[in-house]
Amino acid sequence: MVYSSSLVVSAGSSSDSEGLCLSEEDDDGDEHLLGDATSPLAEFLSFKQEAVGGRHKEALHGKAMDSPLLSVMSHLLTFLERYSHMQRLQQRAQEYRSQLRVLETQRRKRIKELRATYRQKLRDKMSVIGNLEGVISEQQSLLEKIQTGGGSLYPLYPVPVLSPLSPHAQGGIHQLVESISSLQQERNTLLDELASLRQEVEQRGSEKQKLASDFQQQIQDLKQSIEEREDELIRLRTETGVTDSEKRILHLTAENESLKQSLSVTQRLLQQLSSIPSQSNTALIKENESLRTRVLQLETSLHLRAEQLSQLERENEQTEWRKREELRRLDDRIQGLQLELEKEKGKEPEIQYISKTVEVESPGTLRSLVKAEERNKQFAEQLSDQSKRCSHLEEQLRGSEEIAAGLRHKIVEYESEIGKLREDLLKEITHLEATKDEAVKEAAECSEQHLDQLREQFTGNIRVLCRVKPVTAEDQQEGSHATVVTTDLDNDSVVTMLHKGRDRTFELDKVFQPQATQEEVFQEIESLVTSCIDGYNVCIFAYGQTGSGKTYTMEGSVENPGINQRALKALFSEIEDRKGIWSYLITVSLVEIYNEVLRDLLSKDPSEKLEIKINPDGSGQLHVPGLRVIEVKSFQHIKKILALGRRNRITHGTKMNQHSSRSHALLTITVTGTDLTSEARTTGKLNLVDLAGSERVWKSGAEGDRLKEAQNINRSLLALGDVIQALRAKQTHVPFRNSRLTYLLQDSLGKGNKTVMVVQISSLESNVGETMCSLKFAQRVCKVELGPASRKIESPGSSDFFS
Ligand SMILES: Nc1ncnc2c1ncn2[C@@H]1O[C@H](COP(=O)(O)OP(=O)(O)OP(=O)(O)O)[C@@H](O)[C@H]1O
Repeated sequence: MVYSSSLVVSAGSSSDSEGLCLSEEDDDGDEHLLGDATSPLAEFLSFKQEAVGGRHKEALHGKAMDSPLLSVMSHLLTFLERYSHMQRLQQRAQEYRSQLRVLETQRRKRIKELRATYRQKLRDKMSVIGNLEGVISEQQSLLEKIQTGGGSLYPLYPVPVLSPLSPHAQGGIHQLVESISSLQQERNTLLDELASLRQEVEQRGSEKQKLASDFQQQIQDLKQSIEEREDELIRLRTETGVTDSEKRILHLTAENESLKQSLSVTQRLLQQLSSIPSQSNTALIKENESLRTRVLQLETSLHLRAEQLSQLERENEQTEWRKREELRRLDDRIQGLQLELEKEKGKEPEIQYISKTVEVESPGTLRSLVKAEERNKQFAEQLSDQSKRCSHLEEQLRGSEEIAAGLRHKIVEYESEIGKLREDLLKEITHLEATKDEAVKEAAECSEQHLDQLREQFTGNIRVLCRVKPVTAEDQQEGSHATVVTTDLDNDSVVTMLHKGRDRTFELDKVFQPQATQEEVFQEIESLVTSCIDGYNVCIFAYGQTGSGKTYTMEGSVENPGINQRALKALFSEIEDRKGIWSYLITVSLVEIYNEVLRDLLSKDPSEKLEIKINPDGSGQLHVPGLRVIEVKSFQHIKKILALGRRNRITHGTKMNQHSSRSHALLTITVTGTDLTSEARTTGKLNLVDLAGSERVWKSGAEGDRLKEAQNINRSLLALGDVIQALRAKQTHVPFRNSRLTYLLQDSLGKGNKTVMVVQISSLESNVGETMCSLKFAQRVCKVELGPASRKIESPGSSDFFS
């Protein structure tokens, strides 16, 4: 018993101790405090109280104070503080880990989305490639056919043929091949990117594993550190060997053990977390919560222990002070006794008797002196022991501090590593996102480009050309000839008109200058016209107000013929080129629609009304019973036929145009080709339509029959507009039957046909309203898509012959 008797605890300090919590579970239970006899701390405190009662008695025995306990306590306090700090750091690490997990989840989600987008893009591209490959294989089979000499489409060319396909078709195939190879390259690039993404994901996984093993290592270190502390405590316990101190140390050891267990629980949880990456976020969050709660509990417990220890420290300080006081008193007493002894020694014996008395008294004093010296020696030894212990504990403390510093350093390193990893991860994610966005954008742009090209190559949009009528001598005679329409020499697809004080610009497929010749206009549509030889249906119609030049463009004059004559001339020229390989039959019919009545302009009796019916052959094609279809033998022949038609066409004078044609004129040229080798047949139809004037009724100043004419014209043009509108909206029902005109044009305006509309406009200011209407109509038509042009070709023996 070294120091128990020296514990002096005041009533106040004792009651202060009552506020201490004894275990983790006693956070709120005040009633469990001092009264809980089973608690080690309660035992300790009750021991102290007992010690208060017997302190004087103990003091008399002169028991030495025990400063090592103080050091142990202080040492423990420091350790617990550090441990608590370490716990906080661990908590922060846990938070970082959860943040990392969230980021990782987000990144995975993002990668998943990107993959899905890529897969969709790839699927789209694959389907485009599939389409293209189909077209190529079709082209290639045709090419092979031509090269092997069997089933040539162009039998008029001598064999061997160096370039059996037209340059346009070859260019198309070349473009297609290039498109496919670029698409395939793109697909490969995307696949590479996907592979690299997978690699990155794997790399992230291994990094995460590494991080987890680092955490494990950290925990292992902490565990080791705790074990060291434990050993230290055992050693201290052995050194002190005091019963109450032992109790206290045992208690602290038990606490330490519980902390250790908590740590191992945390460690196990961390292991679980790292070994089950696919665990749901909710479970992880729950576990995080429970861990956080556990850490909080441990923190509270540690805080209480710290308070308890500080209380003990205070008590120890008091005890130490009292011991010092006692020691000082003993020293004073020894000194007093020594002085007294010296004084006695210094006295001369006055008489023999007195000397004897001194001799009698001297042994007692000497004994006292010896006793005092012995005690003094004991105290000195005890002091030297204490100093040794102190220095030993100081060394231990230094060692602990070093370990703690090492741990702190490790934690800092670990935190910075986490921060760095997080930054790297964020950078990586940003970089990946940027790369993916760029790739997706590029892919989208590329797809758009290809789609545009394909659309251009394979769809039969209605092409809209605009021809501006020059100001003629007639116009100048009529008065004001101010113009409001301007064209752009550098951009042949825009036309601008001044309307109500502001410029309105329209973008069409082609705008002809007023001075454009008939030849220039025809060149623009020549390839389309001749494509009907290969089995395509083509429709060219002129639209515009009265006097804007529709008839001029379609028919022209004898000296300067228009599209009709030039088209037939071009057809005959092309047929001539294919002579000997293909044989062709060209037939024409010419009708007019006047007041919704269909008449045959080539008939001997043009007043006879004709009806439009479905062909009884079951082909579903339209059929006009009684219509005269003339086989054209030569170009000269067609000239005569057209002249007959022109004569029969009803013309009436109006305010707007002295020789206005008030009807729609439809010239239909049917070209049937037969391959002389394979006997395959193609049928193409070329419809050339000169529409009646589109001016508004009020402006034409029409009355009576003229008013009825104008109304019918407007009605049929309105029906044409409705048909175009329906085609544009891709409606399943297109109202072709709403007028004779649209009904007749059904097989030329519908899906799979090639259509050109020449919008005729006047540049005169006086016609500004009509010009505006015509251009608006043209702009609407421009957006109509008829789908890929289809060709009418039949193998020999097929009964589905296009008539
Ligand atoms: N590009 C042009 N160059 C020279 N003269 C032209 C041109 N376009 C039209 N004209 C002349 O303008 C006049 C009216 O032209 P045209 O008869 O072709 O008009 P239109 O639109 O067919 O009229 P309508 O609807 O009444 O039949 C004619 O005398 C024609 O020669």
